[in-house]
Amino acid sequence: MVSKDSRQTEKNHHLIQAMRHALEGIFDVISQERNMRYHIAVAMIVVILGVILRVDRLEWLWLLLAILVVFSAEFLNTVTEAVTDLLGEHHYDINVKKAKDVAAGGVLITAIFAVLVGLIIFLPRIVKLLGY
Ligand SMILES: Nc1ncnc2c1ncn2[C@@H]1O[C@H](COP(=O)(O)OP(=O)(O)OP(=O)(O)O)[C@@H](O)[C@H]1O
Repeated sequence: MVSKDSRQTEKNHHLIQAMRHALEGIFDVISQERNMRYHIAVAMIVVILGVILRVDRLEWLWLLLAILVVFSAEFLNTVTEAVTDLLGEHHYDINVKKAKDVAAGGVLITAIFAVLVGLIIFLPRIVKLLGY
């Protein structure tokens, strides 16, 4: 998404402008990062499962937290890629490798956390539903 003031380099002048840029950032991550679209698809499946399997209020908080940390890590990963590509998109740089690998590691850790939360909440219900 390219706004009228997409070449702005000074600070935002008002809240609406700041919000618009924040929304542009969200739209960019969703439209340009395939992994973000996977995360959104999984989050939607989790929410549908949560409704079908009637998870309770506390479990919803854990599920929403898990979704939020994965999304946040993917946003930071995207920031890291954009900034490091400024330094060395077309040539090998050990610091670019480190930054990208660490950011990707952060996404992996949060994804593992989310899978564990999902298993802890959904597995007992699914096992019960299957009659074991
Ligand atoms: N300029 C570079 N210098 C050194 N290593 C790089 C560089 N660019 C990429 N790499 C290495 O290649 C890996 C993949 O880079 P890439 O930019 O595709 O990140 P990615 O996390 O796979 O991207 P995406 O999240 O979009 O799938 C990085 O984790 C890093 O190890």
